[in-house]
Amino acid sequence: MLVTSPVREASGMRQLVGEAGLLNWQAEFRDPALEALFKRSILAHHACQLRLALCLIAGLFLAFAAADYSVLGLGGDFFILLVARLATVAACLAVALAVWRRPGVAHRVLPVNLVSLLCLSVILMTILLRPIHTGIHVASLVVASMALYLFLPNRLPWMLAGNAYLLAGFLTVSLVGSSLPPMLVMTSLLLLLFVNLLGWLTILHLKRLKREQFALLLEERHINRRLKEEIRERKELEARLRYMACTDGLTGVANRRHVFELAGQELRRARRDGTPLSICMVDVDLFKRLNDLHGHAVGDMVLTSVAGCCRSVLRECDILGRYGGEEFVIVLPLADLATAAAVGERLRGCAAGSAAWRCRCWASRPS
Ligand SMILES: Nc1nc2c(ncn2[C@@H]2O[C@H](COP(=O)(O)OP(=O)(O)OP(=O)(O)O)[C@@H](O)[C@H]2O)c(=O)[nH]1
Repeated sequence: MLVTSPVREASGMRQLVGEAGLLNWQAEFRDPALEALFKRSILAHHACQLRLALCLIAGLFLAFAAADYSVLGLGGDFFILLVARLATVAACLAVALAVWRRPGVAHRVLPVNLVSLLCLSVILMTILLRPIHTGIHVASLVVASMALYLFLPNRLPWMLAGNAYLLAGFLTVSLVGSSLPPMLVMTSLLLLLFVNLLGWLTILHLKRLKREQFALLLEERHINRRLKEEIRERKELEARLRYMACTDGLTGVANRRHVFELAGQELRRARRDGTPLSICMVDVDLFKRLNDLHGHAVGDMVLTSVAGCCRSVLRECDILGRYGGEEFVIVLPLADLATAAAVGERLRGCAAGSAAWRCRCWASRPS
């Protein structure tokens, strides 16, 4: 039998994940069923995280309306931006509410992507309408980029698409809509590319760690289940062995060794308590002839039947065992000689009745 230690198996799993054998380029499990299981296991946490993020983003978008006002005053551009901001806030809160009611929405592609697209578009719109605050715009793009990586960790292709949209939008808005110096645009783009690289690597690392942990957890659960199964099987085997070691295979009563053990205990108890104890020997007469005449199979049947008779006339606390061959021993705690004689008589009657019944069955058999 091959014995593997749980620790070795767990470290084997860790190694497997470490070699990226289980993970694809998105640091997700190659096995779709395993990936789906992992996503189900983190759904509640992910939904909570997304809800918080959406509320935070809604608050930030609303707060930055004050900055719009301070730069643009109460002009047309301000109102255009305000409407865009309010629409974004409403979308964020609507999706947060939907996620709160049904956490499964957090893993749906459309709602979260639509909100992301709206947020990114409003940021780009702000750059277009307030072109003078380049530093703030670049900072807000960096924050938006990181937010995409952090809050949408399980949709890497969409995250990349969102960031590509942000970079392309920034480039277009900077070159077409505003008069930013090309050097500044280039530097900002480089910065954003670096932020993307950083975000990408960080998220890959995080995803990998989480899945590694999950794989180990699964492996540990599997090993625990197997250990429990093994313990149960061993206990069953032990019980079977104990039964076999104490029981006579033919009649099911205690075997000679076990009946001596039990009788010894009862004898000591009777001596200690000063109570009577009787021991009866049961011997089937002419058993050898019965065997010779009818065969051992019939002899076995008779022995089983005698054991059944003994059981039927004894109390729960009495001890019955097979002494050997066609001899049985009965230990009767708290029984004096008269009681033992009565039990013996009952047993003889039962055995005679049973034998007569069997003979009748035998005689009425079709030949
Ligand atoms: N069928 C069967 N026979 C057994 C078993 N164990 C022992 N025997 C047989 O039981 C017989 C016992 O013979 P004896 O000790 O002479 O017993 P008996 O023929 O009843 O003689 P008495 O006790 O003097 O009347 C032997 O023939 C054994 O082979 C068993 O498990 N099954």
